[in-house]
Amino acid sequence: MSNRQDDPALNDWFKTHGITEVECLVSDLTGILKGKIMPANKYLNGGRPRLPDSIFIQTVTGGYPDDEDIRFWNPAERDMELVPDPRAVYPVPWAEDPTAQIIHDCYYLTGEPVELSPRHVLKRVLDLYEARGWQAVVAPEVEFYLVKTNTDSDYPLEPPIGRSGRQESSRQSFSIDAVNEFDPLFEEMYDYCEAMDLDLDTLIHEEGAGQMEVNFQHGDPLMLADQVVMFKRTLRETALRHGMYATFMAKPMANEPGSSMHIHQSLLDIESGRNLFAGDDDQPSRLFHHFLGGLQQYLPAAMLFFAPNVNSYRRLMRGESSGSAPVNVEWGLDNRTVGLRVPVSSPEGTRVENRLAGADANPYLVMAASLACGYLGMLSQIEPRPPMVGSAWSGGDKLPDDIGPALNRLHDCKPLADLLGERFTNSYLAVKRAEHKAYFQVISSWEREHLLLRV
Ligand SMILES: NC(=O)CC[C@H](N)C(=O)O
Repeated sequence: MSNRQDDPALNDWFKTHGITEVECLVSDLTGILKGKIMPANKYLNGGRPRLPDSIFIQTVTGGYPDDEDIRFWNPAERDMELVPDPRAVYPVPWAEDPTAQIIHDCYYLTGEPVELSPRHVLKRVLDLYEARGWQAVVAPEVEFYLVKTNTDSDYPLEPPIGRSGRQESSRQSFSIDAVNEFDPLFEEMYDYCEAMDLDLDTLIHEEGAGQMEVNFQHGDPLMLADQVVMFKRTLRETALRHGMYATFMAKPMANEPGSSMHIHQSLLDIESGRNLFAGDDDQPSRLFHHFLGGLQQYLPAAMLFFAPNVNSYRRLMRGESSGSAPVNVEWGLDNRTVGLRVPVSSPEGTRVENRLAGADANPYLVMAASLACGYLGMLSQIEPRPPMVGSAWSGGDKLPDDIGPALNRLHDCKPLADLLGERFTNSYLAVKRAEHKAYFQVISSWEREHLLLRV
């Protein structure tokens, strides 16, 4: 465990930025940031923030799973200590008092890491790569919607009003002027991201009304998962300051496409820095094919990490408003109708884009699960099916199309549970089962409309 008092760099950074307060952050299983605020001087003088480990098994509704196993192993909450990662220290650019936001790892007071922490799960997978001399590289792309503020959950969301005073009424795919409608918001977003050193690459208007996408520069998965959670927080805050909501729901509006979190993945040899997915003769390597084979075999079982909410599966339904959301795990060269797109690139740029995840997913778990599936493929030398040419919408190996089947698939996949951690996987399943149950207990207006007086 690192000792903050021995970290002169952190002390210096606090001094340079005149930090007076610290937000100590941890992502829970659902991707929600939990944490504590502390005075900076107390933090630097050995004040070690603590939280109970039960924060990890909270559902998005704030409740806990009614699950015997979880009650059994967690009869009382265990305290854990939050240890900062010096690579995940950011200023809070919108705070009035100079404030730091720091992502932490969690350790029990006895010293062992808390295996329920999604950041720990990703580190666990990355360690397996490192042990083989491999460094995984990722580049996330995150879509989101700007919408009018809305405090009535029974009322559908509406596209936002831009600088011109007009509401985005139809899809403005790729229109620069439509992005400019929100210039003041995006300028502030870029300023904040720059202050935080978030490596944003491009911003583009996506297919939906008020839907945008940002791309991140490629790099280390742990750092990029940190950046995605920080970005989501930053954008939500920026939008609020401009009188709008930014939402990362997978399918916020029935008649508009959903929002994804695509992850480009490649593999470096740690020693030489060479891309191991590039083979001889300008062809992708055997290892690349085995990585693809692993994704094809295991992604359906890992779907609960890519589509973690009931709402996530609405994004993946075929139809008018589905945009280019994938419905299978076929692969193809520059083919956007498959779950696994291999972009056209130079040999050094050989990579696969996993297009399954929604923007609502937890980036630590998306990266951990995707890399775990590829790892299993490389270990067992799994051959992928032949690539798809042309539209794959109606064919291919189907993915779970609802949260119930996704829960069952993960529950039945021992190799993934072994890789990600058994206690973690069981807790994740329990949390997601509890959310599914809570959702199922709500009687919707659709049911009242169509069933009340008819059946
Ligand atoms: N840029 C795209 O390919 C669109 C992706 C689509 N919005 C999805 O949800 O998957």
